[in-house]
Amino acid sequence: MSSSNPALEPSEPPRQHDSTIIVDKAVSLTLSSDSLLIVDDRSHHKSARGCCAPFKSSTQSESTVAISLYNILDAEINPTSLVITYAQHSHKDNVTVTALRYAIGETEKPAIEAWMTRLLDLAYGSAQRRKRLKVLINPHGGKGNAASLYHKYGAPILAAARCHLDVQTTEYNGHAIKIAEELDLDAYDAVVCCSGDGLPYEVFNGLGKRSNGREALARVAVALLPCGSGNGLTWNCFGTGSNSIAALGIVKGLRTPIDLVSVTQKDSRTLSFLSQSFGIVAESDLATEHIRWMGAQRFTYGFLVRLLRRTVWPCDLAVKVVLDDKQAIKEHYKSFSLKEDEDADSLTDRSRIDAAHKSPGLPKLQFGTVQDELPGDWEVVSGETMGNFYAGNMAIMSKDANFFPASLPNDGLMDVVTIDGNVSRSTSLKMMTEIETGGFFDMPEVHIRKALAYRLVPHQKEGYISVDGERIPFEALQCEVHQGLGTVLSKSKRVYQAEGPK
Ligand SMILES: Nc1ncnc2c1ncn2[C@@H]1O[C@H](COP(=O)(O)OP(=O)(O)OP(=O)(O)O)[C@@H](O)[C@H]1O
Repeated sequence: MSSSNPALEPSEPPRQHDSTIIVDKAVSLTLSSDSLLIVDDRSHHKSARGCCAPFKSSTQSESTVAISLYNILDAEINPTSLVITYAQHSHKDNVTVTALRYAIGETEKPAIEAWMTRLLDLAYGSAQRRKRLKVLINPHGGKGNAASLYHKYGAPILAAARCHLDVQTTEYNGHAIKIAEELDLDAYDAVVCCSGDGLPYEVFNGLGKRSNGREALARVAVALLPCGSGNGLTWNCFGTGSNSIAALGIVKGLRTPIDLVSVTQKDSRTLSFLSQSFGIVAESDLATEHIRWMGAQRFTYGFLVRLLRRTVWPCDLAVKVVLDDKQAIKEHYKSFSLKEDEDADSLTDRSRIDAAHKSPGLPKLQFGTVQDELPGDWEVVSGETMGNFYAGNMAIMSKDANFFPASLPNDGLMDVVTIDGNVSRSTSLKMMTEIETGGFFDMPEVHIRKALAYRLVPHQKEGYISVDGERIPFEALQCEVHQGLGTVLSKSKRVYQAEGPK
């Protein structure tokens, strides 16, 4: 019978803790919940490692290094050594591949193998390893340097993580739609676009055009290695505009369902993943193509020019509103983003694919199209002096433009913002700065609704309507949201990498 006093227990032989192994005689490698701690007690440690690391403290004969498990890409045992590869921050906006090599003896191998399995389990969590990626490069995306950005920054990280890469350059406008439409769903886990947001827009639409569109959108994730000027998809999913950090995000990305919006005009139906705009934002984006050389600044420039003119864009607007009180929207955001029990989530891969098997095409339009009669319970919003109509599926539209802070990946709602065109210039300018500082949401001139659908009918003959940054015909449109129809790779399944409403 065992004693209740631990001091009187028969002592067990000392056992090396599972989390720690000793390699190269004097280097201890310890796993914590979020990092790999390396204590190197070799007098020759500097030349032996041949690298430096994010955090290091050292004395004459010992150095300690901590590497975030998120940054660990791979590990392997070859005949004489253990090799660990990770993405090391080389400066604020970049990570590069670095390898650690430690000599190991034959007898140590079984213990080291078990430790290595644990390292990779912790480093990847529920993220899929060695993803099979269809990489699409738009040679004309952004400033036209997508191929060199990919080969210099993205590819080395993906390769070091042993992703399977099948790279294709898009050859003409709309090519990505065709590629996605014909993609072998069994061969790829994700399509990675090296472009701006235009190529992901095409990929979602190509997947959606298939007879099994719903299944294709549930099975194949879409990701962006940022090579354009806005790169909204990367900012929302990984919180960065850096190509190499986004590549690490893709390696560690969780399959995340996202809401997609059906946009109908006359007889057409397209899918939008990011936003739809009419008024100042659409023009700032689309009417400034001629100053593309400015990069992201062209948007700000276009915005300011139109702001100073105080233009209005009259329209009829009706919205199927779910929440229109800012406090209620904040509470909705908070409760949704704090949900933890993923098993209770109805949007699991299994449930989405099962639903797709039952009904393989795109979901039916719950509210009909723009050609049908307007449903009686929609809120009619005065649009005579519309300055800015902006509907968002994701929070961040481009760097520092967290336009829809309350937007969530899969709450089944879109965020509709309207701003009157007659607000003073000084208030409009203040709005611009408040977007960056997070005060925009609470400004009284900014009307925000969480909605299921809306219809917008422009009054003028000519102008700009933008869907995910792409121009669509300037005519009546109706949009409705489909909960969790698409899939992205993302850091969090619950929230975008944006500051929520305060
Ligand atoms: N080889 C090609 N020749 C011409 N157009 C192409 C080619 N490949 C892709 N495209 C078109 O480029 C557009 C998308 O570009 P991309 O995704 O890079 O966004 P972007 O508009 O350049 O981004 P941003 O506005 O953020 O700079 C799509 O309309 C697509 O059809």
